[in-house]
Amino acid sequence: MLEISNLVKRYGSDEPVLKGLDLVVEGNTVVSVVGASGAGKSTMLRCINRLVEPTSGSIKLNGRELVNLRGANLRRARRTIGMVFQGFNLIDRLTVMENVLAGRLGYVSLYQALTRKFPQTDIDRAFHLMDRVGIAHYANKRADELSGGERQRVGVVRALMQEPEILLADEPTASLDPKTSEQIMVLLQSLASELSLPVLINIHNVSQARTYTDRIVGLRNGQMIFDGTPGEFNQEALDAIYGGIEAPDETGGEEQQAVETSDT
Ligand SMILES: Nc1ncnc2c1ncn2[C@@H]1O[C@H](COP(=O)(O)OP(=O)(O)OP(=O)(O)O)[C@@H](O)[C@H]1O
Repeated sequence: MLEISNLVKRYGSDEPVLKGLDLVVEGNTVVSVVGASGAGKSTMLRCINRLVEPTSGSIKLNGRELVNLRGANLRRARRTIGMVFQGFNLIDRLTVMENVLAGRLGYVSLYQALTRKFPQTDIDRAFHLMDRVGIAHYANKRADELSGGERQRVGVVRALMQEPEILLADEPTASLDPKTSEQIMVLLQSLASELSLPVLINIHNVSQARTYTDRIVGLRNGQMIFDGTPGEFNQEALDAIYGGIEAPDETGGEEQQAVETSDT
């Protein structure tokens, strides 16, 4: 279970970007986080895995406080948090298998990592997961020979190799075509349920959030102004989250479509 309470993030002396967020995510729920550009979605996700240092507040994962962890304790905590990125963050010149095994770097010794002597159990797990997401036959291909959707599957498997207690995805479908995006959303949804994993997804595509996630959290100016099911995510919620804000070009159409269909 993820428990965020009164999370505040201020960059320098600017106005806080997150203004006292509270959020609890339990079990295998898939939660989407929506909001206009600059609302604080990435900052929230990055506070959870401590890529961004929270200014104050508490973030607990399965009862363990993540804020203020340092050194080895922080590294141990980080490996329980899987992260999937918009740009995949793969190492292009390495094979799919090598990229996937990078998910085990927090668990093996430096010697094992440098000599690429991963335990057989890691390799078995890698094949099992690659098979599950349909990329096992690409194990020895270079990462840069794959399509965007295949690359994102590698990113998902790498995150799962960590045996995470939660999966965070920052715009995981924003670089993909609509059909591939939907396949990745379906994949995240089914993995959450198969692995009993809570998944938190930052997403601009409101219609995908409504279709593929169990719960939608809406941020505006660093405050949570909506928290409900896709069925509850109506015109009023959309107006509250996006009203008076120009939608980004690449998603405006989708958001408009969601506005138009929200009451149907
Ligand atoms: N490292 C940083 N230093 C200073 N300000 C930052 C930094 N990172 C983000 N911000 C500011 O924090 C605010 C929230 O940014 P954030 O990236 O969290 O929003 P977002 O909702 O994820 O936006 P987007 O959908 O465009 O990714 C923005 O005003 C941004 O300029």
